[in-house]
Amino acid sequence: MGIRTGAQYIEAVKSRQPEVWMSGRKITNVFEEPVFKRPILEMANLYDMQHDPKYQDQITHICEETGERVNNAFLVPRNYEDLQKRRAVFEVFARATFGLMGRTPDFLNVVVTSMYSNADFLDKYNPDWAVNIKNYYRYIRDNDLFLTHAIINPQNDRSKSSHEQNDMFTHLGAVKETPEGLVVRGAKMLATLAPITDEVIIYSFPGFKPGDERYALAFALPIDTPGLRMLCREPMQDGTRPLFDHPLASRFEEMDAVLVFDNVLVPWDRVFLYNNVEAANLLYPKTGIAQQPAHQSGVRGLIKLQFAAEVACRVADSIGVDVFLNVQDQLGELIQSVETIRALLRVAEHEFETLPSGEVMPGGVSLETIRGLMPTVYPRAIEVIQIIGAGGLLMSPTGADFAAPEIAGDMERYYLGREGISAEQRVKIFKLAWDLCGEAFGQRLLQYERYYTGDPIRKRAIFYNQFKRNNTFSLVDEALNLPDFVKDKTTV
Ligand SMILES: Cc1cc2nc3c(=O)[nH]c(=O)nc-3n(C[C@H](O)[C@H](O)[C@H](O)COP(=O)(O)OP(=O)(O)OC[C@H]3O[C@@H](n4cnc5c(N)ncnc54)[C@H](O)[C@@H]3O)c2cc1C
Ligand SMILES: O=C(O)Cc1ccc(O)c(O)c1
Repeated sequence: MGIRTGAQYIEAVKSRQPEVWMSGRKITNVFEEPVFKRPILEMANLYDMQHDPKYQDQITHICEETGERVNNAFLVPRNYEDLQKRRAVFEVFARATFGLMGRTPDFLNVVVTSMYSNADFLDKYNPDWAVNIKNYYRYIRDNDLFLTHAIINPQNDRSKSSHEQNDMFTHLGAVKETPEGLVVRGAKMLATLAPITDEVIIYSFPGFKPGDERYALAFALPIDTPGLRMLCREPMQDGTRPLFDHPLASRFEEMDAVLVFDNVLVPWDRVFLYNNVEAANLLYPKTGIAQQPAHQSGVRGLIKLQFAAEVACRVADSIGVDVFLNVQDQLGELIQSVETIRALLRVAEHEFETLPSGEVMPGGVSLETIRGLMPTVYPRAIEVIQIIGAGGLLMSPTGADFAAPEIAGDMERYYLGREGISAEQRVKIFKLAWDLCGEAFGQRLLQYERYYTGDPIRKRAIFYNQFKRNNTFSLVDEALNLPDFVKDKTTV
């Protein structure tokens, strides 16, 4: 089949009945649920962009294996030009969502592509696992599927490993093997967008200890598999608030859900790793599933940061405060942060790494530097919006106020911006700003930037330790080996 349309994606959502719980209710119709409807339409728009002549050649290609047109997220990059083809889809999808939706389909499609192209790693442990991931890659590529993933255990007692928790099946683990497959039970903490996806893939960050064998798992399942329950977090909007008042929060909320597996059968051909602590701990470093999707995260993060910086600039301009030195300093700082991330991405793409198989990956040091900086620079951009917007952020009227004839004059007079900025223009800019910096929606966006790829503190520590292994800090040696000044002088 190849690339899907938005209508085909919506049809797939409508055809299923996954078990989704939200606010104490079992959701019977995911598509018609107001909280999900607009995000589903945003996703459908991305699928339609693949068919739009304006984007098609940039974000899709003809698959060599099938002759069908598929998304560039499924391309195994072999050179700089391929990395640019992948970047194009990350950028087009991120621009369409202002970088506010982190887990658009391209993200996990890149993860699975990377597992597929590095399947030799799995083959060494169990040839079936390699065959399974290769078939799964072809299945999601050729049907253009949308995946969610869950890699983290529930936050019960982080001081203990999985097998040391009070209940053996709080953390997702294998219960038993059957001729048909593996039965699994327990939970994974967080799967973004899960209710509106087609499939879920499970794998884990490294950190398994001996004794954790039953938890060392990787597999994928349709999202409506019997026994799989999704427990949504409290929604941040009710799906009915006017787009005028919440232009971002009402469109781009990504629901997050805990996934509960209640004795779920995973067919053997969907098992990619099982009962092997060593393989589970090496999965990330050996299959590129951190580095390849970090390209997507970097591009998306850049667009999101750029958007926040632009909102800050437009807020300042709309009320004439960008004539002040302190405001210029803050806005200049944000623009420099955007430029830093933009430059790092370019370096990552130009200084790509080549694997023995010929696959290339954007440079890991630059990508990890982006990862390390975003949890500081994105919250700072949000803080600057709060500081510059000040009290005005709290004082926006609603679209309904503009429509009420008795107070229309007040609207035009008291909400006016600097010369040339109408009341409606000013209020609309402030509403973008409030969704980003005040709404619960905006707080989630901030928390996402901190934690979407694990704990930034431990990530930076891993980065340092890897850097130390690959670098000798030789400049210091050169300095230490300079001729001694005093001795030198006495010899002269
Ligand atoms: C909005 C959002 C969306 C997300 N989407 C997804 C998704 O779709 N799929 C997915 O799988 N995950 C997703 N994540 C989850 C993300 O992977 C985790 O939140 C992240 O790995 C951090 O883990 P945690 O939240 O359990 O924090 P914890 O690991 O519990 O950390 C809590 C605190 O304790 C400290 N800490 C904990 N353990 C240690 C330790 N061993 N050493 C030192 N300090 C420690 C940390 O520094 C941190 O400050 C998402 C997260 C967010 C916020
Ligand atoms: O964007 C990144 O930094 C890489 C990343 C994040 C989360 C994941 O689950 C994953 O496999 C890879």
